[in-house]
Amino acid sequence: MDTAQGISASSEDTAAPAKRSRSRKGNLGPLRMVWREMLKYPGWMAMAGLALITTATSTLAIPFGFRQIIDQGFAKGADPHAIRWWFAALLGVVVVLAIATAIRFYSVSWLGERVIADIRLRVQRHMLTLAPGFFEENSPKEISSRLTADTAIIEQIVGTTVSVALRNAIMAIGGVIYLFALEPRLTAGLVIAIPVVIVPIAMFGRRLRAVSRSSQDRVADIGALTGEVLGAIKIVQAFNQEGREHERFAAAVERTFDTGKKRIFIRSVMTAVIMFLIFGAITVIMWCGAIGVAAGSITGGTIAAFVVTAGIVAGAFGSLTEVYGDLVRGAGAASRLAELLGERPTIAAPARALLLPEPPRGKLAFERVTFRYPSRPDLPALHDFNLTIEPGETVAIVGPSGGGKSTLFQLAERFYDPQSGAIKIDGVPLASADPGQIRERIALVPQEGVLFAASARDNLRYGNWQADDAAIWEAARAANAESFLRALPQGLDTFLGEDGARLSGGQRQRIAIARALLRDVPILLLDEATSALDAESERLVQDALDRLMAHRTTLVIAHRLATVRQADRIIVMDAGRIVEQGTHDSLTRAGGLYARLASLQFDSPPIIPLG
Ligand SMILES: Nc1ncnc2c1ncn2[C@@H]1O[C@H](COP(=O)(O)OP(=O)(O)OP(=O)(O)O)[C@@H](O)[C@H]1O
Repeated sequence: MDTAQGISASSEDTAAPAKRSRSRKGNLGPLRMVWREMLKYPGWMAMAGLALITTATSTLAIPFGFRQIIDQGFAKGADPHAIRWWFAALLGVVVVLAIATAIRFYSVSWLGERVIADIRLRVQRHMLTLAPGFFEENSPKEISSRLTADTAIIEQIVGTTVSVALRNAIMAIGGVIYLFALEPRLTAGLVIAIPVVIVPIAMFGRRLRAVSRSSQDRVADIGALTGEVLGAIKIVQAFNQEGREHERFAAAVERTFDTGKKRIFIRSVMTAVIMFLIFGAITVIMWCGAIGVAAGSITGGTIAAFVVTAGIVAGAFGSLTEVYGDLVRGAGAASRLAELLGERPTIAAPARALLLPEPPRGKLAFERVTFRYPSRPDLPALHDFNLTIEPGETVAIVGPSGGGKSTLFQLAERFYDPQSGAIKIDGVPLASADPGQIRERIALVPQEGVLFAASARDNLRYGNWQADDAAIWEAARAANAESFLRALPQGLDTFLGEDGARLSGGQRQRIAIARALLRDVPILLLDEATSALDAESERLVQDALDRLMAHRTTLVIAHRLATVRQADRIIVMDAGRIVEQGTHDSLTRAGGLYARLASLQFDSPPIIPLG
C-alpha cells in the first residue's frame, strides 16, 4: 500500500515543474555542473552519505529483527530475557533509523537549497554583466523562469532524487541478498514477479506524468490569462468586454478541468492496478509460505521477514524507476542554466583598458559611426555619423521617430559597439576603456523616470549610495521634488511601489532628475518626456532640468520648445544621419525639416518662421 501511494504520488509531484524540460532526453551530462556545485560542500556530502547508508541498513535490519522476535519472542516457553533483549535491540534500531533519517533529510535538503542558492547567485551575477542586446533576444521573463522553475528542478534532484536513488539502490541490493539468504526459492519466484509489478507501474507513471504536464500547462494558461486581463482592467471595462473575458476564462478553466479529469482517471486506475499487483504478490508469497510452514520447512518469523523485506525491495525498485526520468529533467534544467552561464558578454573591458583622463572634461564625440542593431542587420540605425559635443555644451537632437536619436544614447553608454567608427569620451575610444569607468561619467535621464520597488531614498540615491540625507534633500530641492517628497507619508522612507505607481509622471521625472543630480557626472544624456505635462509641472521640470544641465555636457532628445531654444546647437536627425544643424532661429529660417517638425511639435507658442 505504501509503495502504491509512494509511486503514484511521486509520479505526480515530480511532474509539477516538468513543463519546460522536455528537450535533450537521455543526456545526463549537464548534471556535471550540479555535481561540481555539490563538491564545494564535502562535509555536508559526507554527512548525507553516512546518514543515507545508516538509514538504508537500519531499514533492512527491521525485518531481520521481526523475524527473531516472532520466532523467539512469540514461541511458547520463550526465554523472557531473550525477548527483552530482542525488543530492546529492535527499539535501538528504530531510534537509529529515526535519527539518521532526520540527519539525512536535513543534510540532503540543505545541500539542495545551498546548491540552488549558489546557482541562482552565479546566474544573476552573470546576467548583470551581459549587454542589453542579449535581453532583446532572450526575454527577461524566460530568464526569470529559468532562475525559478529550472533551479527548483535542480533543487529536487539534489535534495530528493539523488538521495532516493542511493537509499533505494542500497535497500534493493541489500534486500535481495537478505531475501536469498532467507528463502532462496521464494526469492527466485519474487525476482520473476518484480518486473510484473514494476513494468505496469512504470508505464502508468509515464502516462500520468505526460498528462500532469499538460495539466500544468493548462494551469499556466489560466495564470497568463488572469494576468493579461486584470492588467488591462481599465481597457476591459472601458470597452465593456467583461462578458467576453469571462467566457475566455471559462473556456480555459474548463480545458484545465478536462485535463484534470483525465489525470485523476489514470491515477484511479493506476492505484487499483498497483494495489492488486502488490497485495496479490504478497498473498501469493504468503500462500507459498503457508505451505512451507505447514510442511515445517519455514518458520512464521521467516515469512514475516520475507514479506516486509519484499515490500521494501519492491518499493525501492519502484522508486528507482522514477529516478532516471527525474535525472533527465534535471539535466535539461541544468543545461539551460549552463547555457546562460556560458553566455559571453559582448561588451567587456579590454585586457588592458585605457584610463579616462582625470579630471573629466566631458567631451563626447561620434566619429564616422555606422551602427546596425544585431536584430536588424539590414538597417543602419546610424550611418557614417559625426558629432562632437564640447565640454559644457548642450546639444538638442530632434528628428522624426526612428531617426536614430535614442541610438546615440545606447552607443554613448556602450550598450552596443558600432560596426565601424568610434565613440570617444575625452578622447578615449569607448571600446578601449572599461565600461564601468565610462558609465561613471554619464548620467542617463530616460523619458519615463524608472523607479524601483524601494523607498524614495533608495530611488534617489540609486547610483550614489554614499549620498546622505542632506545631499538627497539638496538634489531634491534642485530638482523641484522637495515639496512632494516631504508630503509623502513617511518622507524618504516611503515605499514608492512597483514602477513608482504612486507618483505622477511629472514627479517621476523629477525623481530621475534628482538622481542624476546626485550622481554629479560631467555628461548628461537626457530624453525629454513626450507626454504632455500641465503648465505648472512643465515649469517645475524645466526649471529642474536647467539646473541639471548647467555646467554639464548635455545631449538631449528634445521635445520642448524651451529646450531647443536654450540649446547651443540643434541637430536634426533622419534615417541615421544629420540632415540639418544650427540654432532654433537659423533652422526655422531655413524652412527645412526642422521648421516643419517644429511647427507640428512645439505648439506653444506657435513657431512663426522668421524669414
Ligand atoms: N533594440 C533595437 N533593435 C533593433 N532595431 C532597433 C532597436 N532600437 C531601435 N531600432 C531601430 O533603429 C532605428 C533608430 O531607432 P531609434 O530608437 O534610435 O530612433 P529614435 O529617433 O529615438 O525614435 P523615437 O523618437 O521614436 O524614439 C529605428 O529604425 C528602429 O526601428
